[in-house]
Amino acid sequence: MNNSLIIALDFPNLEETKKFLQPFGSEKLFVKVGMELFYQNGPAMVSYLKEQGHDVFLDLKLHDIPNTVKMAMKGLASLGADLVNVHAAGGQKMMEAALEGLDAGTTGGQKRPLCIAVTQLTSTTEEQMNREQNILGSLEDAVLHYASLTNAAGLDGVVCSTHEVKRIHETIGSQFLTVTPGIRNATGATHDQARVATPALARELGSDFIVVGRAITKADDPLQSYLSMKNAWEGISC
Ligand SMILES: O=c1ccn([C@@H]2O[C@H](COP(=O)(O)O)[C@@H](O)[C@H]2O)c(=O)[nH]1
Repeated sequence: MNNSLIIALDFPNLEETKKFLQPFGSEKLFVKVGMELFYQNGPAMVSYLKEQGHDVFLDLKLHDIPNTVKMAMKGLASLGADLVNVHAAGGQKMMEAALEGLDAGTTGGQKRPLCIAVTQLTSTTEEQMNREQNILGSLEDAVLHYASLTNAAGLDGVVCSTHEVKRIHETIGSQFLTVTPGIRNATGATHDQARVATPALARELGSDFIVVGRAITKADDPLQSYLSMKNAWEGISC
């Protein structure tokens, strides 16, 4: 992988995305294409980013019956993304089907994309989870339960918040990937995120990848913001 700081390219179209990437020059990035961009520009977006030498996390969070997820993943595997995901709430059979689809769609000398599962969205609080999803107990326990289910299904890791990483690694093992959105500067706005952390805290708690969107894409100087977050994440003091 180029980089373990993933920039969330939450833009409406290819034009805006290119405008954002222009100041980064030849820097090889790890970028995330989510629903906003994919639903507008689809597979062409992934091909374009791969042609530029970037690693791509295709964050479509699949959640459907096993056969539908399997066939969708078979198609997505051919796009060349490096990382894809599903919702762990879809269940173990659905996650196993996702892997079967990826294996079936990975052809020639291609490498199967890594596949991870969303545990509890980083915008969810414990109180909200208890009340709205009727999952009682602590949010950390619920995340750990989904992480264990994801591991049992054979996936490569999970999306969680930085605050659950330590327990996941202690319980499942350090090889199990933790990809953590909700990353902010200490003084940055949290927006709609509930479980946030700075890049330095994510490093301290052992996140494998951090996902940063608005703290970079909406900054006055996105390149500067990226470089300062990357330094904090890599433990380089300026
Ligand atoms: O639990 C999750 C899963 C995915 N995301 C995605 O990450 C980025 C975060 O963007 P910010 O602007 O840094 O808040 C966004 O694309 C989400 O869809 C997440 O935040 N939490």
